[in-house]
Amino acid sequence: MFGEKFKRKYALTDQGIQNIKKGTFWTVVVNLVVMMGMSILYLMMSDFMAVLVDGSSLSHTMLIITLLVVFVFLSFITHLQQYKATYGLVYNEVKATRLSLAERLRKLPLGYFGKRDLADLTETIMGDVNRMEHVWSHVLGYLYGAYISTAIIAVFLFIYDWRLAAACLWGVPVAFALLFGSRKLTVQASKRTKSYAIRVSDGIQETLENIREIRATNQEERYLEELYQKIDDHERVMIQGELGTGLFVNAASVIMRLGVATTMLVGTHLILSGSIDFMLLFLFLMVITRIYAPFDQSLALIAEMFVSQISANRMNKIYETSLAGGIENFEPQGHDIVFEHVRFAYDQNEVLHDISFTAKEGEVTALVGPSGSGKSTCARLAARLWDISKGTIKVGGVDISTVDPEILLSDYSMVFQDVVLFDDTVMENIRLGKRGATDEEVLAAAKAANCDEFVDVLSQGYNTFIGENGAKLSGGERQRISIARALLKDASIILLDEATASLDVENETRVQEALSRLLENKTVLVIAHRMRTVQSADKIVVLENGRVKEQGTPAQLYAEKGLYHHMVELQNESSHWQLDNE
Ligand SMILES: Nc1ncnc2c1ncn2[C@@H]1O[C@H](COP(=O)(O)OP(=O)(O)OP(=O)(O)O)[C@@H](O)[C@H]1O
Repeated sequence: MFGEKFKRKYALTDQGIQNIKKGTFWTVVVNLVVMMGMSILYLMMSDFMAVLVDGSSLSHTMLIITLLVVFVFLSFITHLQQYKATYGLVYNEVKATRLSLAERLRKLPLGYFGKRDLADLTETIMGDVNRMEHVWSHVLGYLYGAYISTAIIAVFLFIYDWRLAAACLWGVPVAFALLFGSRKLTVQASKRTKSYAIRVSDGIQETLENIREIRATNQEERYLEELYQKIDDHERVMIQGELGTGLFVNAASVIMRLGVATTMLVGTHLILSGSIDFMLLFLFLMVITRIYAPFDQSLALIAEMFVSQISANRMNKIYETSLAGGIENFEPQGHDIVFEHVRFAYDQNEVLHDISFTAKEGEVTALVGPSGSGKSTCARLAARLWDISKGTIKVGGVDISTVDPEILLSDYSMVFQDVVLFDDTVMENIRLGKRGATDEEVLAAAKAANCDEFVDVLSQGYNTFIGENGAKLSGGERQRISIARALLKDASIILLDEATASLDVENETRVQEALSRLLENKTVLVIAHRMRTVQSADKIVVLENGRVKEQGTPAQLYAEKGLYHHMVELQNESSHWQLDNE
């Protein structure tokens, strides 16, 4: 019952399965103990009836009192155990699941994040796990426990009197048949609600992310209108879905309770025909008041169990996406980066075709080419941020697709256009470059990257919080923090993507000095749009439409009068034009 299929179906961990088993066990025990209470009541009633009918004295007083004490004790213990096994343990399961999802996401290749939007992933870690938590704690143990205890009680009832047992229990399978029959509709309604909920989260996220542009272009009203429309749509489909589900759940509950009426009818008939005595009907009526109770709680949430399938599938998708794994003992011979016939596609769209070049250790290799030619993609592939479709990329003779990405990245420093900063102090943002770096090391790197100048005027210097993604800093300041990080890390391979784009001329010169110290004896792959930045490179690889068009030293390429020459000339012209207009 609780095998691999069950585990996958409800996205449980191994520990989670054990918890559900425990919850089911204690639910069965609780339900049987409740039935024990019914039996004591029956015994008491039999005694009273004997007194009333025969005038005899109470014969089981001591036994009843003893049983009542045992019942109260057992009831307390078993309910406590049931609570611990269903609610208590599940909170640990929620924590373990969120952590394992987050850990899995951490190890997934970056390409995965390009395919799924962030609101959707957040919804899985928060919303889907929440929904599963309800199912794990409120439904599974209770429902499976109710199935088993009802089956056990049913056997006894059928042994006592099969006619009354059938009259009492027929509603249970019919109610469940109705619910399971409506499963498809419930799941469809929930899928619809979920997709509308994600549209709302997307809308909110997009509005918040683009608030500056929205205000600058006076589009607030239009954006808000669209957002309100999405919220209204979500509310509408949610109400429709809940109405439909509620209808089936209530109908099932009513059908189950019709068992009380049929038991009375059949029981009265049997008493009148002399087949049974009143006390047997009384026993069945007492049992019936309790037999539906275990289903009640799970029935209200059974729709949630059906739709939990969607959440479980979304969680399983994350678990089942293959990781970018690899060996952990990365021991390259030097740090030459060699691209051999590399092909790469984002989804199905191939953007790099048969790329081959070498970026030598101790040299600066510049990737140049028109916008969209594939420079950034090449740099990212060199660090295995994505896996390539064909060919090989080697670092020091080792195929990087065989190396664990985390281990590989410890040999890289990256300064990309899109600097990622955290809502922490300047000091801690730089320290990210090297775990455990001392304050002195951080300050030295910061100084070399020209951070001192702007940090000195911040209210708390290096201990100033810089806001979400460095919102309180200018583009140039953000880049200098990123350069300081790279300086601190001092890795063997440096990837620079327009590293100095947002710096003013004076700053740029000083950062270039710092960079040239950093770049000494390293393998450097630099992407720069400005020809001036790359003219001092040792080697230039010119890309066009995802292919290598030319490669060689700046002087060689300039002399060849090809694309590189053309780009240098174009930039010279535009800078003359700028100077003329100043
Ligand atoms: N995450 C992505 N998903 C899909 N396509 C992408 C993605 N990133 C880039 N591309 C596409 O891949 C091609 C190469 O892009 P890339 O960013 O590598 O070019 P680039 O030469 O660095 O451009 P630029 O100089 O404008 O930054 C382009 O056609 C671009 O549209």
